[in-house]
Amino acid sequence: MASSALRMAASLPSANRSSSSSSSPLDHRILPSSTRFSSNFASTSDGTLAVSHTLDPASKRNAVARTFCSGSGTYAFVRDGSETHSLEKEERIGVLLLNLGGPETLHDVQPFLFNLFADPDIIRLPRPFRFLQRPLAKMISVLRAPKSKEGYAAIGGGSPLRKLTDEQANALKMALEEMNFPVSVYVGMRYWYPFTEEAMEQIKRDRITRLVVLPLYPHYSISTTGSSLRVIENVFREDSYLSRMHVSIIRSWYQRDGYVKSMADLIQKDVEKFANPEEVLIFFSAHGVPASYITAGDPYKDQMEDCIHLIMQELKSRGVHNDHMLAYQSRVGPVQWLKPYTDEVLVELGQKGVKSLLAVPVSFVSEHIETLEEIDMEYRELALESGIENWGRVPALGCTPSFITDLAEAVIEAVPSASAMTTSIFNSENNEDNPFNYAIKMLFGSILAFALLLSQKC
Ligand SMILES: C=CC1=C(C)c2cc3[nH]c(cc4nc(cc5[nH]c(cc1n2)c(C)c5CCC(=O)O)C(CCC(=O)O)=C4C)c(C)c3C=C
Ligand SMILES: [Fe+2]
Repeated sequence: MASSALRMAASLPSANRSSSSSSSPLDHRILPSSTRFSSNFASTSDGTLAVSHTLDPASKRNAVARTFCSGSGTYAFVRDGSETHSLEKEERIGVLLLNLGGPETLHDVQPFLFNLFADPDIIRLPRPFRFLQRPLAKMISVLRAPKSKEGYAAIGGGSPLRKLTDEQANALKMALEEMNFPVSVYVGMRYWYPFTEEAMEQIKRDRITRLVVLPLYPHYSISTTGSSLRVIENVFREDSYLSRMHVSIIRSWYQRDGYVKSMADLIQKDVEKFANPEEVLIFFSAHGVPASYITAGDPYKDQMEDCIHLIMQELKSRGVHNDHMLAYQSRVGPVQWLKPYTDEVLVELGQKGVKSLLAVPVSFVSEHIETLEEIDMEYRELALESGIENWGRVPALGCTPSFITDLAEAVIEAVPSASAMTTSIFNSENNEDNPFNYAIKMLFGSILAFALLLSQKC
């Protein structure tokens, strides 16, 4: 898939290949310091600096990392409790933001869909049939392209994802600079420019020594974060420089206080805009995955439910006691996806007499086709037709300052735990060692593929 994506990319002259949001490589020093930590450090024979910190127990939660300035530069940090980190004196720190990518023009839609359906984490064929992956992806993408193009045409002729992700990358870089923690931030998209492979090339050219991988998906799914990690793993495995790099992966972060509070802020603000705020149903709409993914061990559903619980708890602590619901949107093809389905629930709610509804997109942190077209146009119309009179939609987090600050803190916390690459760093949820999970994935992956191919809905 990695090479197919690049081949596809090579055939499209209009695309801009740049993947780094920073202009020059960095030359940092990581120096120990002490504030609320007791820190001991000593030079070692191999030129690294061994740092042993003990964290003040009172500040453990969400205070697991701190940055410090020193006369000659920057920083010391620590994770939980008492740990020893061996930090090189000269470090170049990079942050790789992973995202899905989206077609920038209508012309890009079919090749973008090809990349998506050629991904074995989206459609998984049994090994003897893997040779069919690309022809199948080609057929499905050609069949689906007209419907997808209509959607992208309705939001201005392309996906805003690249621009919005670049804005988040810049905001994150600035937030980290303000915390005296300068880094290079890179954007790596899974299915369109700038591809993850290109970002990795740039990271190598910049001689980054420590990398924090931060998927812009709050929740882990095999189909999103898992798929991007598989690409990175393949690139790392084949490159001697990269395979020695120290890497830390933030697999999911929906449970972070900063994210939960930022979501609660947006929801509370929009609930209060309604004429009768107390009667508003808070309606979380998450991107679905095929139900078979959950059977195969995808933690996405559990994480989503946990996330909604945390956000509602936060709202309750602020005196917001509205009813809420979670449903799943954006299913593709006729196989069963996570239920309940957003479109069906909206009709039922209208019929049951719900009058005011606030839609909250929750699986993704920037606006995209499924917020701008599916929710704002299709679902809004459906809800109003079904009897819901007052409709609202919470914006995606985008560059909300409290959210970006929290991402920056997550990065700082992750740096000390970076370690040299091993396969196990990547794919614990993806592993195919469990024959039961593997068999289920194979079976349902194939069913999804052929259902998509045969479906009129494509
Ligand atoms: C957490 C987010 C997402 C999950 C999980 C996810 C799974 C998933 N998606 C498809 C098929 C398609 N997704 C499409 C677009 C799309 N998907 C996400 C996010 C998740 N997908 C986003 C943010 C976007 C929009 C990108 C943009 O351009 O703005 C599309 C293309 C659009 C369309 O035709 O509807 C398809 C197709 C599957 C099959 C899947 C899980 C197996
Ligand atoms: Fe999707």
